[in-house]
Amino acid sequence: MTASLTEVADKSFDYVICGEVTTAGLTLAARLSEDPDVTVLVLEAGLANLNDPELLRPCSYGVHFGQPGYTWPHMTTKQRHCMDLEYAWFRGKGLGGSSSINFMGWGKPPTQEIDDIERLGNPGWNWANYQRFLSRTEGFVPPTETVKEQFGLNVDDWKLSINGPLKVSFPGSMSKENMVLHETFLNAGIPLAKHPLDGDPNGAMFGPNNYDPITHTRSYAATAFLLPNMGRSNLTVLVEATVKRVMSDMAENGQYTATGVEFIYASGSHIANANREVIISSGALKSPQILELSGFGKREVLEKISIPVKADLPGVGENVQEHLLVLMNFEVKDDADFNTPDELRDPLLATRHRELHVSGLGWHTTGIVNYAFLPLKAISSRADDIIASFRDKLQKNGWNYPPGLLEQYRIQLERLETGAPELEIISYPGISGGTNPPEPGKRYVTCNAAINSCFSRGTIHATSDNTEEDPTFDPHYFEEEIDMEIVFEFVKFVRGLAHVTPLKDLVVGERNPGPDVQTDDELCEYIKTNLSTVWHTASSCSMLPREKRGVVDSHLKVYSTNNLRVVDLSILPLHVSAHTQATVYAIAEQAADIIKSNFQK
Ligand SMILES: Cc1cc2nc3c(=O)[nH]c(=O)nc-3n(C[C@H](O)[C@H](O)[C@H](O)COP(=O)(O)OP(=O)(O)OC[C@H]3O[C@@H](n4cnc5c(N)ncnc54)[C@H](O)[C@@H]3O)c2cc1C
Repeated sequence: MTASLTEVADKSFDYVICGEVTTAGLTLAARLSEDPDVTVLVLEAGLANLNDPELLRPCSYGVHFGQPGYTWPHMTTKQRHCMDLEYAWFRGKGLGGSSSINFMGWGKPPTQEIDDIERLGNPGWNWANYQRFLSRTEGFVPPTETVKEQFGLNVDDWKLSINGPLKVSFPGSMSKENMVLHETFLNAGIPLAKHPLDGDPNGAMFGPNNYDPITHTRSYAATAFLLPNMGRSNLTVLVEATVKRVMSDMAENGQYTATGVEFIYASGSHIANANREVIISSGALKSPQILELSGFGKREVLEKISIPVKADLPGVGENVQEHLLVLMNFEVKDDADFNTPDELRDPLLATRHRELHVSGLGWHTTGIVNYAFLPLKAISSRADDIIASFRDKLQKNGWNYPPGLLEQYRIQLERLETGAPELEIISYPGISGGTNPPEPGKRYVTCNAAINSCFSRGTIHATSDNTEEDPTFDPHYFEEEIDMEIVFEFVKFVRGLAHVTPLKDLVVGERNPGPDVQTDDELCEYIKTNLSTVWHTASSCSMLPREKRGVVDSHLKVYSTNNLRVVDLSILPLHVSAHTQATVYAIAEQAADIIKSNFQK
């Protein structure tokens, strides 16, 4: 049971976690409330949605989009370098945040990319700690010997923790179709990833999911961290409570001390007091807005919306980084022995598969498992020219970039130079979308091209003092031309997979982009009209030294404050080449450790 308003309004708690019943927030709440002597309040804007089969059922990609009970309907602003198009940036709303509706892939970045966080000025944020903290969350359930043998899974080498509460496993049904995709990658010259979840994801791999292999359901922040701890009398969770701002007073040391938060519940404004700390965990899209409405942000932004400036922090809502994906798929021959979930487009079969799921059978026991991570140099003869041209631009215009950004760019260029796997193919049986829609009765196979290291930097800023009004989400897609050059090269490479066996023998041809897309101009237009976020937006409250436009220090404390922290993906200073949920759990676990040790002194 979640709490009622009377249990929260005007009451005091040691820790108030805002906007979180997100991936990071619930993890943190569970860890802090392990100490029975402290009280923890979690305020979440969405519904509880606990034990809801619509969330628990795997292979339900995107079905929650547009449903206000499950997702925020965020949209970007018109993108100047993308034909003025706007893009959907849906996010999970409710207990568990985006972990309640995400696509369940479990992956980890390359070692060096986590070590780069420390290199940027954040002591303690390195690969050794990442692994140590994530091992508290991760509860890997190894596959059976048959599955190991069938798919060549050397999981014994993977160093995954088996003790954490979040179930990580291969889905109940791994099929021969998955093997076809994997073999196609290998035959295309992509090496086998030797340590896919142990710091070296370069190559083709089968990736596990946050999947409970006993119940065949989604394992996420709510099942792992909230449900097992609902009985704790020191943990209070209020849903449908939208945090507006953090209240703070100037302390004797000249810094601000957070005293509580103001939140909206049933159209009324209420207050919850914090004895020790306020922690903002509203995700990369909303955390900057809460900071700005609280008086912590870029002076011009705050003045425009008449918010008194407590601390001028020009990094709030800046340095926003994206993973981009281009939708690509092929049509399967009518007589091919290749099953796909395209049949779920038939309402009768969809009902049948929902029924089958209850018995641990059917499409809802599958997941996305086929990935390949590749360096630019492996897929394009133009790689050196692309890198040299951007390096040249930095030499000429470097002074033009905000403080700290050049250092990030140098690291990104170094990654491209040294063959870091910044490109990713996300592949699965079935169609994902594209200009040419699926035809009834046809089957498809998807090979989306994703770019995990973009140079363009976006912004997210509040445009009014109303917390229920979205801030402007402006990713500045393709503002840096190098991003389009890399995407373009990669899309051409992925198109070539249709000519590689065994995929070649199974498909009639390309469905998207499709045969009408031939010239470079046509391909660029296709890319812009079929571009998607990978839902991994990060870095809007970057953890960096203050002079490099940092928002939080390496203890995740907002600059100029004594006890206000941000704990979610917004603090990641430089994006990593991996799906992001594992990194969010690692951030939350490390944050819990930092906060606990702060009060043990
Ligand atoms: C569609 C989709 C698919 C994805 N697929 C994958 C995948 O397969 N693998 C992977 O690793 N990652 C995936 N991700 C990314 C991953 O799920 C996220 O990076 C991660 O969950 C983000 O966690 P977070 O804690 O930073 O934010 P979130 O989990 O987004 O949490 C933010 C929370 O804050 C709440 N909130 C916002 N504003 C307020 C407010 N003012 N007051 C109160 N509450 C507020 C929201 O309702 C939400 O619950 C996906 C994400 C999406 C959206």
